[in-house]
Amino acid sequence: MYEKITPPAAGAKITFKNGEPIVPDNPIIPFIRGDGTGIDIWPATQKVLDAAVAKAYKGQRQISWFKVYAGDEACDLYGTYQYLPQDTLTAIEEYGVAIKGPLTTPVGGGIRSLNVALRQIFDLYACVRPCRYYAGTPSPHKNPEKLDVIVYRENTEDIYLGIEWRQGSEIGDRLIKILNEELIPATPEHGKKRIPLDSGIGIKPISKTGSQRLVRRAIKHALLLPKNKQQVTLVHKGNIMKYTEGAFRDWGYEVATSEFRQETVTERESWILSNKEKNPNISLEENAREIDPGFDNLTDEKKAQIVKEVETVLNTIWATHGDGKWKEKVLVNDRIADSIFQQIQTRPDEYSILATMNLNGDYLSDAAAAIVGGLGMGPGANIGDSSAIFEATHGTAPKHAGLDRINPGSVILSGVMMLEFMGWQEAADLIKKGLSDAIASSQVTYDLARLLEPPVKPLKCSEFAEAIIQHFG
Ligand SMILES: NC(=O)C1=CN([C@@H]2O[C@H](COP(=O)(O)OP(=O)(O)OC[C@H]3O[C@@H](n4cnc5c(N)ncnc54)[C@H](OP(=O)(O)O)[C@@H]3O)[C@@H](O)[C@H]2O)C=CC1
Ligand SMILES: O=C(O)CCC(=O)C(=O)O
Ligand SMILES: [Mg+2]
Repeated sequence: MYEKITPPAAGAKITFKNGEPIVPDNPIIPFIRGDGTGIDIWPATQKVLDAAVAKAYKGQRQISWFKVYAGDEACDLYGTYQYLPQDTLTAIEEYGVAIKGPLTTPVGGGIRSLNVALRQIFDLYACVRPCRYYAGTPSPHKNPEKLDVIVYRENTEDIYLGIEWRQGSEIGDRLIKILNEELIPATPEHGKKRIPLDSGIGIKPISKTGSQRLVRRAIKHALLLPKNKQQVTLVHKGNIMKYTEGAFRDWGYEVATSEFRQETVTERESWILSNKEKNPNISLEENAREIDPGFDNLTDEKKAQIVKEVETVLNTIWATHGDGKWKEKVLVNDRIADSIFQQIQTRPDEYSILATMNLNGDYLSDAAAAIVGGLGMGPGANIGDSSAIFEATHGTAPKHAGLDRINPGSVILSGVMMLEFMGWQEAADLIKKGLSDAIASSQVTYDLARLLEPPVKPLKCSEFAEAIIQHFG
């Protein structure tokens, strides 16, 4: 079955039923060490995860690690350009849950991202990246503790599908010609627009299926959060990209108001309902004016549309959501992408789950991680219906590779997410406690040490892992 690797002799498979993992006490878990700083981070992570499981379950439970290869390490073992060997894919498919360090992707040319390939091959459609603050972590922000968000990033499509043509390539030029001479002129709304002839061309597909399964998962997650965090914000640039990002927003609302009608309220619905609660005799038109400040300047047709919207909301959900009942539901709202980057800084405590497409989610998860202490504190999970791969938000940070200095916190916290996904909460809690207490006592790696006032001597990557274990208690 495998060409160059052998699964551990002891251990059993994690299987999936209805999207949920069924976990034996001795699961075999494939891991990819990763390129660059993976060489430092992975051993630190494995040590912490093993120590937590041993302490929490006293030998009743244990992970059987299965080393699999990707990136530079894979080329060393399997040969030139063997960046993602079949052995690795077979192992992840077989064992269902895996964890990985970062893998290098060259800019401009060369191989396409192995990280993205893994997400697409296993249809890991939800990239879940929580950004929360651990007390004592230095941050460039005054109140980093106010940010507690989970970026829910669609993980398989958008421009990450990687369908693009280089400037000057034969097919790229043909495509531009067809677009300029046939398809754009056949679309009146595009008027006289033309694509510059010396363009590279990339395709941005955003599907209804892909958008809705992501939002569905985000809403289900929101339902498990404490009441004050039960909110999903659809993040999009739908004012500009109307039929991709704008459609994502509309499809998201459609999932909320059809599949989760009893559990959700949209922001506009909440305004309509609360206007009526404040003034039970408010007319439909007055209610419409309140929810749309520019109402009086709209065309009659637009005004009629908004009045109709108010009427429909009151007719369909007043009984189930009115009289304040909507306050108990998951609030679904939307924000334009550029605005959310300032909102998480200026109004961090107003947000919870940020559901968005691939590129926005990539940018947003680095930005949110920076607020709570940087990329050393940004964990993540790529989740599908029949497998999951856990990995940090950051990349290979090559200038720090092999120096035993990088912060392993984000891969360790990705391991915590993996333990929680497996239902091994006791081990996950031990690590969160150990990490919190280590940071609170200023035992931190260089990235956090440099921001602390007064400065402290940084721990090495391996020493930070030891400090976490010491603080298990
Ligand atoms: N999922 C994956 O495997 C990903 C892979 N990549 C790939 O990684 C490579 C390098 O990308 P690059 O743009 O440099 O981004 P990186 O995220 O690798 O690093 C950028 C900077 O972020 C900080 N940083 C990153 N990781 C940590 C950490 N664990 N602890 C503390 N600080 C950290 C460092 O800042 P400072 O030096 O200021 O301390 C580092 O120089 C590229 O090939 C890219 O494609 C990128 C993202 C995700
Ligand atoms: O795959 C890569 O090299 C980069 C991916 C990335 O930045 C991410 O997933 O956050
Ligand atoms: Mg990224």
